[in-house]
Amino acid sequence: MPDGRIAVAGLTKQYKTVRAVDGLSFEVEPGRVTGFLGPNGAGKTTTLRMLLNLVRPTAGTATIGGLRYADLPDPVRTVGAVLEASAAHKGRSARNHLRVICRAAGLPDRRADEALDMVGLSTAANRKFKGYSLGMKQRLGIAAAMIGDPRVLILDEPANGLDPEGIRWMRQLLQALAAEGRTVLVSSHLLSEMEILADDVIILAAGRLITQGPVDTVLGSMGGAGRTRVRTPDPAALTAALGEGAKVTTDVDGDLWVTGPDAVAVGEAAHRAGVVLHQLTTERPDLEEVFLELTKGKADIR
Ligand SMILES: Nc1ncnc2c1ncn2[C@@H]1O[C@H](COP(=O)(O)OP(=O)(O)OP(=O)(O)O)[C@@H](O)[C@H]1O
Repeated sequence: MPDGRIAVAGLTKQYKTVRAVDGLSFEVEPGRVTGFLGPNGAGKTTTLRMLLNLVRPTAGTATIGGLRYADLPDPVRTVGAVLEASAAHKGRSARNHLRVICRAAGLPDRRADEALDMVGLSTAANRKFKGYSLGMKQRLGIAAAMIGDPRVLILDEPANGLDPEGIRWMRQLLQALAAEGRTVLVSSHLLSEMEILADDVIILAAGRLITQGPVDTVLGSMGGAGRTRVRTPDPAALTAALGEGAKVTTDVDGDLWVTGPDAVAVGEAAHRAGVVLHQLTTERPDLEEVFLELTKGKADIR
């Protein structure tokens, strides 16, 4: 049984006039949720489709546990994927839809009920698909992907159509699946969602890798954008204590925003100068800012 590591190396897809994916290389580790991020047209879907053998690469390789999808001995038990909100026969119930998939994959019927239970659709199991909301279709898509209990899960924009409660549910499910040791690769343009969902991020633009790594490291690499918010009854003394290396601005509430020294350095400088602090908080740059900064100007290369 191959392990769940995804490896993409030199992956390229040239359509007639568009180079959708351009020499892309990255790895995705088991036991973590990895966010696959990029602006519209960055090449996310094309990359996922190449991983799943739905699009033939022009060059390079995409493997799961060291094997191309086409060479996996038991793909249904290795990889589950949701590429778009699930399509099913309109008049068929969710349970029957999943049973058809079970039979085609040589799995016992009970897997259909287990998968429905996992995505919270048990009570709707006998309802016809045509009455399903988009959120229910997303859940059914995940149930179908999980039917073979795969160690790798690949989802293209799974939060589409989900309400806030559905998004929270999705986050908890994906994090729990990763905690079981599975590989979870999720594409999204919902950057704020990725910041709380993902352990690692892979950011691409115009078919090329921009950066990859743990969310915290990617954010840390943009550390210059981080700021410290300080509330003090003596702003002038604190500003003087921070010296020339710090850039200090004051907002309408009278709070100081410090860039340059981090919160530890600000606190120590205040202590040395005998300045009282009422509040000291680090404001991390959010992924949205990092993402815009990193992909700026690259989205329209093609
Ligand atoms: N079958 C195709 N034929 C020609 N061009 C294509 C084809 N599929 C995708 N493209 C082009 O390749 C580029 C990458 O598209 P892709 O759908 O992979 O991006 P994406 O990052 O998933 O974007 P989105 O967030 O909008 O879904 C786009 O310019 C798209 O128009």
